[in-house]
Amino acid sequence: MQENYKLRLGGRNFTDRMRCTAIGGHGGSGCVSFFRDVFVPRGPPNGGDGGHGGDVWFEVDENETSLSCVKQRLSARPGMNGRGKAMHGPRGSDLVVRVPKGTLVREIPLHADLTTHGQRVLVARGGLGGPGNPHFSSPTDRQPHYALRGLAGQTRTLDLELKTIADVGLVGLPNAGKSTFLSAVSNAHPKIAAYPFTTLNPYIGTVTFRDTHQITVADIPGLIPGAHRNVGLGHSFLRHVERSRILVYIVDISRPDPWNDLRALQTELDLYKPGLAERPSLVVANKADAANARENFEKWRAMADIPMIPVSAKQAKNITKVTATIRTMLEQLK
Ligand SMILES: Nc1nc2c(ncn2[C@@H]2O[C@H](COP(=O)(O)OP(=O)(O)OP(=O)(O)O)[C@@H](O)[C@H]2O)c(=O)[nH]1
Ligand SMILES: [Mg+2]
Repeated sequence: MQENYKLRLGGRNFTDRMRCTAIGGHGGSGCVSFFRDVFVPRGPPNGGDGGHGGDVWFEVDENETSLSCVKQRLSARPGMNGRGKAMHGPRGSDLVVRVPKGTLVREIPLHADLTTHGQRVLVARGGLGGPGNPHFSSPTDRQPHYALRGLAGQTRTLDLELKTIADVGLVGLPNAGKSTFLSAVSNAHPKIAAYPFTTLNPYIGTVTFRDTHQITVADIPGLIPGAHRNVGLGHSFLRHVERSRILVYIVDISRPDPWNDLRALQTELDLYKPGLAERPSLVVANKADAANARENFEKWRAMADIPMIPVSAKQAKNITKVTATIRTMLEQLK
């Protein structure tokens, strides 16, 4: 029952794909005005220029994890009109939108991959401000009675997609203990429960080693056979482990024939993106504290061709062995 409810809710407060419109600020208009003083009835033109409209930027903020904070309409401020006495209109202020690391911004022909903290991309330029009438003064016309209007800013419709960037991606069947593992190794406190599809949104934890070295680990919803046909939560959330350098399969070793579970997971990964299952990987044989775990593990290890580590995530047993192995693997990849 609870499972159905959560499935229907579908992780509403988490957004990893969206479309938005970025609109640069309108440029301010140039001004027509003339210098006036006693005894100077026909002074030179002195209308100020309009200010340029503000630009719209995207900037990576590593503290953001979802696109839900991005508004659908993103408008920068307009530039002010020029005024008399050569007063130029101020430039409209820019709009800087903070987006999570791993955001892809697409619009033909724009394609930006925002992957590092502080990285910026200009998505909509503000309109130019109109020049004031002094620009049109010439020997034949010292009193131009015209100036130019400011131009409209750019408007662009953008497709945003978040593909989380973490060093390690956790992949497993529902209930295998992925979230329990993440909370045992990292600072994260994901929701853990004994029913499938507890995790609905990707979640990132940071593992801090004693020498302050850090690695990031992404926990995603459970994957089930047929996910590519949209069974369970589907497999679109695999985009959040697509960019991980290492895959860690969390397998419940107390289940009958756990090696079949691994094969099912690898099949789904390959159906999502061919070659994904060839990523450097490791099996965490979880629930090693359970009854028939030892027997299963020995049987599997005899035929396995992938590194395996028995672990009890719940009792935090053998956890440091896994984190140390992951760290060595990552260092070898560099
Ligand atoms: N006995 C035992 N139980 C465990 C262990 N690790 C996790 N569990 C239990 O397994 C259940 C599922 O754990 P979760 O961490 O929520 O599993 P998950 O893989 O994140 O599940 P989803 O988010 O639904 O895909 C919980 O009841 C945990 O207490 C373990 O090492 N030993
Ligand atoms: Mg979970």
